[in-house]
Amino acid sequence: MSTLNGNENGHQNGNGTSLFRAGAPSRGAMFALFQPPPVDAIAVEERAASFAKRSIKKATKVAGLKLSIAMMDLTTLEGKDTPGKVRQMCQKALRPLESDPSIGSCAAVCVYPNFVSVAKDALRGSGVHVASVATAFPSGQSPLAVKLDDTRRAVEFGADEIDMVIDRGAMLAGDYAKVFDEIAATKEACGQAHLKVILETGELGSYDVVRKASDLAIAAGGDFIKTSTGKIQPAATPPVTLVMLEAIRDHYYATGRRIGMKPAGGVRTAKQALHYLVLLKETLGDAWLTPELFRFGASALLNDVLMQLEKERTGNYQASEDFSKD
Ligand SMILES: O=C[C@H](O)COP(=O)(O)O
Repeated sequence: MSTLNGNENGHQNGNGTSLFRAGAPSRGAMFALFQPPPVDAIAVEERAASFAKRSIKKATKVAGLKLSIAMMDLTTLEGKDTPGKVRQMCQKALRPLESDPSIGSCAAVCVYPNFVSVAKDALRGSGVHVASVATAFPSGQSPLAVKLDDTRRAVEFGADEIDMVIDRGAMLAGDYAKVFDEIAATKEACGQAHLKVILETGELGSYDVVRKASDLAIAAGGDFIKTSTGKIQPAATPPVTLVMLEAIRDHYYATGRRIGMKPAGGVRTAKQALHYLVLLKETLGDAWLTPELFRFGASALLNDVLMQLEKERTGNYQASEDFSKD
């Protein structure tokens, strides 16, 4: 259990100074004492599965598919990424289907910090945001000063949104104050950029820890909570997303503040995307059915959504080669 004194915990910001007044309990240390409600795993899994069984009318399906494009953070996070690949992806995010201008842009592209300025140039004036992973993504296993520097640089390069990773080792060891204080420091380093906090739920081991990490990320200042990096399996799943949405709902009831949600990793089909939208609507209501509050983090979802939209329009499936690469 962490001490109530933040300075005794030794949690510091990137400048090496304590984040908190001497002698004052850190918010992170106080948060460590808070116990979220236990999660009933069977009930969560049954409820999440029940949303997949809903039948959706054609008009609603088409609207849902277009909304999922508008909510998409089109992502490339590979060691082999190049400026050319990022520019191509930006064109795809701007105009997903050349032949159909009625299909609007994605919400954002998500890239490594090295490609933020390339993406910013390609998207200038479009309203499509540039999100960048930072904080030593995907492991987060670097000193806090390095992670904060990573964040500040991505913002300087032009990132509108920062996707940070939490310290899963600290989370699992019960050092909640450390996790909290790192998120709070990263939020400060973001300045005007929005902060998405990646929990990497596939490493957290139980829904109870996912719930605790969700509450912690929200309390520490995250604008969004995000399931996964896409580098660890399992990544986003409907039950994990439901647990996180319930944390967002409870926070909204308690404070009136709306936090966003981003399932990411392994969301590849239009059917999955619609399932997530039903889960979202049923848990948080229509107010969250907006890119301001919900995103899909996905590298390969867009073409399947476009294929389904073409099928709804023409009655026929197009070959996947008919669509440019995501
Ligand atoms: O943040 C987004 C994820 O990295 C994308 O994962 P994915 O390649 O499984 O779609």
